Amino acid sequence: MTDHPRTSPVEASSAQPLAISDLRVALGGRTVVRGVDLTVRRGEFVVLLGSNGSGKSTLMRAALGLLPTHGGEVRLFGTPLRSFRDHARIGYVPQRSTAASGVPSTVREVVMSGRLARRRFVGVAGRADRGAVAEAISAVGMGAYAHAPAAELSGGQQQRVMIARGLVGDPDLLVLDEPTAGVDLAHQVSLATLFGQLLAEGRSIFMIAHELGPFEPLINRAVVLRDGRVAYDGPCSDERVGASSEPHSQHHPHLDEPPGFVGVEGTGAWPS
Ligand SMILES: Nc1ncnc2c1ncn2[C@@H]1O[C@H](COP(=O)(O)OP(=O)(O)OP(=O)(O)O)[C@@H](O)[C@H]1O
Repeated sequence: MTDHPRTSPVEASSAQPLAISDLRVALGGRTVVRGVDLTVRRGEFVVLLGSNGSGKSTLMRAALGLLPTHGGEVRLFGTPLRSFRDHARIGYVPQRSTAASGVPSTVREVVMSGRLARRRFVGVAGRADRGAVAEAISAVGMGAYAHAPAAELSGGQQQRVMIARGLVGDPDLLVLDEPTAGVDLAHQVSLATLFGQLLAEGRSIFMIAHELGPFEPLINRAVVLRDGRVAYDGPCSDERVGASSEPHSQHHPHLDEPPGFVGVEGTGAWPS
């Protein structure tokens, strides 16, 4: 990545939540993302589509600084990625397999871990933190399970807990990697309603999906990746979008994933 001067706070607050230009990423000596341009504007819902292995997760993780880049530029809220420190403005829901860690935690603890960037004092959860956690758990319909061990939940319930963890910091940009894998239709419909409220508040959503389902009416733009390149960027109504969204079959965890990789805060909160 090239160096850029820091953006002033005023510029940064009004800047686009995510601006990616000519991004290149290589993994294991192979170029996986090949010169991608992609922008998520304020209040926009952008969905990233493409077949298995097209580079979607790699692009998303590199855009958040979770993987090294090999060219191009990423700006978050106007600030170059390497100088970006305002992590509380971003809520990240990683792909389920990459979040596995085996740490035993209750639903409440998992969701509280998403609040760390907002906490003023490490180790002390204040009333606002506890309220935000309860609200996020309830927003994904998991209120009855707040004290349950997360490891004992179904896959779809665990996924909803991870969405609560992404929401709990009250982010301006919500970034989700296949958040609804395993989530039943009724809960997808509730999540779509919730996302509609976030968008109406001017928040932005960047989501990897294989099926658009109840989210489709909310989506401003679909970006289709093919072999690490943008093959389409435009409205969902285009036939190229239909051809790229398909039910996701068995997920294949990447064998050479770094062990213990868990996401933005590295909290290891996802139970196996
Ligand atoms: N750590 C890694 N080392 C080497 N290659 C990797 C690594 N992680 C992913 N890859 C490869 O990079 C390519 C893109 O993977 P990526 O996970 O970004 O695809 P994807 O579009 O998100 O796929 P899916 O829809 O299956 O989640 C694939 O060929 C994958 O095998």
